[in-house]
Parts: sequence; structure tokens; C-alpha cells
Amino acid sequence: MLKWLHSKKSWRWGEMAVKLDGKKLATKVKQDLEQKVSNLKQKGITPKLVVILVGSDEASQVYVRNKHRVAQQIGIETQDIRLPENTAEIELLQLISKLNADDTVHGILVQLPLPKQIDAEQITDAIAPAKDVDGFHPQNVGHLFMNDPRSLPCTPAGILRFFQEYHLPLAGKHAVIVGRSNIVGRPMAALLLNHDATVTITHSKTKNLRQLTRQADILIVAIGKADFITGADVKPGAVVIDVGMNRNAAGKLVGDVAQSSVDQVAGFLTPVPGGVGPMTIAMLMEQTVKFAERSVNCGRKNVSNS
Ligand SMILES: Nc1nc(=O)c2c([nH]1)NC[C@@H]1CN(c3ccc(C(=O)N[C@@H](CCC(=O)O)C(=O)O)cc3)C=[N+]21
Repeated sequence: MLKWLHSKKSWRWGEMAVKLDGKKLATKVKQDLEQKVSNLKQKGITPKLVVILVGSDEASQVYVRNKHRVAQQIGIETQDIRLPENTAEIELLQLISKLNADDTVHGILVQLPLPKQIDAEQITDAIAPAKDVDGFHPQNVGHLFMNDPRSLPCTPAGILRFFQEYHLPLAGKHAVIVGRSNIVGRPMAALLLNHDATVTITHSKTKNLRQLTRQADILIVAIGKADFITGADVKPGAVVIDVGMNRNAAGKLVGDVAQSSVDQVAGFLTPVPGGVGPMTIAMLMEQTVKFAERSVNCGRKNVSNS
């Protein structure tokens, strides 16, 4: 297989894809953040992230635990609010309203999915845009699409960081995204467009999806189906980002990409686990610190919502 190795600017034959190591890059991001947090603490500010988990979804509990562990490593204060499965929407809205008004809180995250009696859109809309560390508020989504981002969704932000870290060019490249979720596909498209890529979004109704993926210089797969993309769907040398988080029959975490087959064709590939996941959490921390820094610059009261 034909490979292009950016660091040596040369073509290589018969090699496996270069692994984009999310664990390693996340560690680097965290080290930079430790310094920023200690600077903030000297100014009397401790960045604080509140994570709200409604119900007892098992996967969510694992993610929330990971977030707290990472925050602790960096020196970010976290508050864990757990509400019962049968929590009413109004109760959650009241809690958010209280946290919006609390100057010691810099970031608010409501873990998704939410139980069905709660309208997730109402909740997203209620979080103050200036504390919306997930970048899900329509105002932040709008800023992102207008190429003036204020808060970036963590998974797309983490993916962008791989391109920057490994010096993978985006301008003029054809990026194909598989999946159109509000959390990954759509904001990813906007972010790549902001960096001058030519973007195609594909989804369940797309005709000849695999013909499109084969043309991708950059292929981002976030569709939630194990082994959805194989080596035959990938252009030789492409950068392939696997956003999938599926549990297989053996309970093992697997992505949306058939890793061993794509490894033979792609130039660069993110593993699962150890790829996009750790970067998502690192970006959540980075955004929390950024919001805390912004609160210093704005004065601690009446932090602007935009
Ligand atoms: N409001 C909200 N914001 C989110 O950012 C959000 C959410 N809700 N709901 C669920 C998804 C999923 N998500 C992950 C974060 C880290 C890993 C992660 O660290 N994964 C590790 C492995 C974890 C394991 O072994 O289970 C890895 O890929 O290496 C995974 C998934 C954030 N999400």
C-alpha cells in the first residue's frame, strides 16, 4: 500500500497507518493546563466544572468518573451532581439556573443521554452560553458556523487538535464525515470548513456512501456502528478518525472502523480506545480553564454570555 509519512515527507510502501495517539496527546494538553490552572490559582481563581448526571446509565457513569479523575490531575475543581432517573425537567432547569448565577462555577455539563421525560433541547438552551463547556447551546453552535467560535464541542475540538499536532494539512482537502449528529458530525463539518477543507457530510440516507468515503483525504466516522468502515472504503494514505464507541459481544470497546483492515490502507488512524475519547475529555478541561480565564478578564460578576 502507498503511504505518505508527513514527518519524513516521503512515500512509503507496505507500512501500517501511523497511530494518532490520543492518550499521549491528551497528556500533553493536560500538562499545559496544569500550568494555566496554577497561574489562575495565584490570582485566587480555581476553575470549577459541574457535571450533572441524571439516572444511572452505566456508560455515562464511566465517562463521568473519567472526567473527574482527569480534572483532579490538573487541579480543576469538579462537582458531581447525581439526580434520580425520575427527575422532572423543571427541577433540572432550576438547578441549571442556580449554577448559571453562581460566579464560582465556570463550566456546566449535563451528561447525555437524558431520561425521556426531560427534553434535552430545553436543557441545552438553559445553560448560559458562557458556561456551556460542551458547545451545544444554539448560540455557540451559531458562532461556530459563522467561523467565530466561542465554545467548541469537545469531540470535534479534540479531533482538530490531532491535525494540528501531527501537522496534517486541512486546507483544500476533501473531508468526508459519516454521521450528522449535533454532537459530532455537524459541528465537525463546520470546524473543518472553518479550516478551509472541502466538506461532505454523509448519513443514513446518503446514496453510494462508500463511493464518497473512498474519495476522502480525511475520513471522520461517527455513526455508532461497529466495523462500519473497512479498508475497501478508504483512500490509500487517508487520515481516518474513528469516533465510534461500541461495546462488542465480549464487552470490549470498539470503534466504527474495522481497525485491522483500515490500518493496511490509511496513512493515519486513531485507535479505539486511546484515540478520540481521551482527547474529548482533554478538550473539556481546556475549555473549562478557558472559561475561568475569561471570567478573570471580565471581572467575576456578570460574566458576559457571549
Ligand atoms: N454532555 C455530554 N458531553 C459529552 O462530551 C458526552 C456526553 N454528554 N455523553 C456521552 C459522550 C461520550 N463521551 C466520551 C468521553 C470520553 C470517552 C473516553 O475517555 N473513552 C476512552 C475509553 C473509555 C472506556 O474504556 O470505556 C477511550 O476512548 O480511550 C468516551 C466517551 C462524552 N460524551
